[in-house]
Amino acid sequence: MQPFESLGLRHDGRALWVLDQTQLPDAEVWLEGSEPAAMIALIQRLAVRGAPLIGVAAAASLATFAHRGASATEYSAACAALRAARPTAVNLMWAMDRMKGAADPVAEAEAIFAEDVRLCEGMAEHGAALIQDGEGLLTHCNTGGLATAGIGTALGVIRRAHEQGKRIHVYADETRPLLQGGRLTAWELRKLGIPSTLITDSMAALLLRDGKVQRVLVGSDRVAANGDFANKVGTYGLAVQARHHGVPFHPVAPFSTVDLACPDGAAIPIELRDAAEVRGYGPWRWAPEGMPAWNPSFDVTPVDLVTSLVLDRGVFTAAQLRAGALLAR
Ligand SMILES: CSC[C@H]1O[C@H](OP(=O)(O)O)[C@H](O)[C@@H]1O
Repeated sequence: MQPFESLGLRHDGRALWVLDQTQLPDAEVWLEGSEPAAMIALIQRLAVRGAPLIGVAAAASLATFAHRGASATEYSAACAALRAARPTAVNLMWAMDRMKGAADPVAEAEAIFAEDVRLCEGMAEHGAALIQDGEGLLTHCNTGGLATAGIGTALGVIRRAHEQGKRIHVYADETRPLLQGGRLTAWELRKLGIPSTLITDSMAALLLRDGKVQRVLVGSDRVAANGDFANKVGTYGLAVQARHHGVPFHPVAPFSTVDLACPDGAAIPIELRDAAEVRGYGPWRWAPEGMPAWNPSFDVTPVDLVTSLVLDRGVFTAAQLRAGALLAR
């Protein structure tokens, strides 16, 4: 395989490596994900995460497996197992369905990687045009280079606006329970030198009330045909708060996150994760041992709360989405 590299994924021509996102921001540890079974475990514990990246990483692992001589039966089984690693981000199924029928798995995985890089550029250009000089921006979870093969989705838009010289200030939700915002988005924003402030998820409404935020930009794990979308839990509440305060709200996604087989948000499967992730984090636990906890990893935001969806191929208003714009593309 030709070597390739993104912020959180790299192939040295022999083996596939992932930056273990559970150890950021304090340690940058690269783990091998060449074997599909290893990659599945890395995806399921969010060492590798982010809708676009898990599709790209799964494809690269499967291609490496094929390149190392896997039989057709082994390849097919690994493809199915990778496809089922997490249920919500449709990018994983999109990538595995492309790999399943690939005549040349290595070339297909390289094409999937290159396509994600290109789609990130498209989102960045279309989305940055929405951002005005001087705006306060609010984002949720992590949607940057760590979540894609390119510069990111929502955070890629923010990065491009910054690179264009727009004087923005970013407020990053820490994003309970796994703290992708506090750990990963904060790490990326500091590396990029973008003026930013970390907040707890519960503080977002105050910023919106006090006029500190002029625009909300979030990622997506699956966009239904009518424009409803799933994203990290807490997104729906943010959309309600933004609408209450009259603040524009934009999901940002590559078209590989659009699932036209999903008619609306009710059809999007939502991953339920271990209750222990709510009771504490890593070595710490603050809730009573065994305390029942509910841990949906995503929620669904209805298209009616969307100002416009930023795709790699353009910006679509809620009215356009409800009218079937995604189906026409
Ligand atoms: C580039 S959008 C990434 C999307 O995926 C995240 O979920 P997770 O951290 O569980 O993989 C979150 O929903 C982001 O918006």
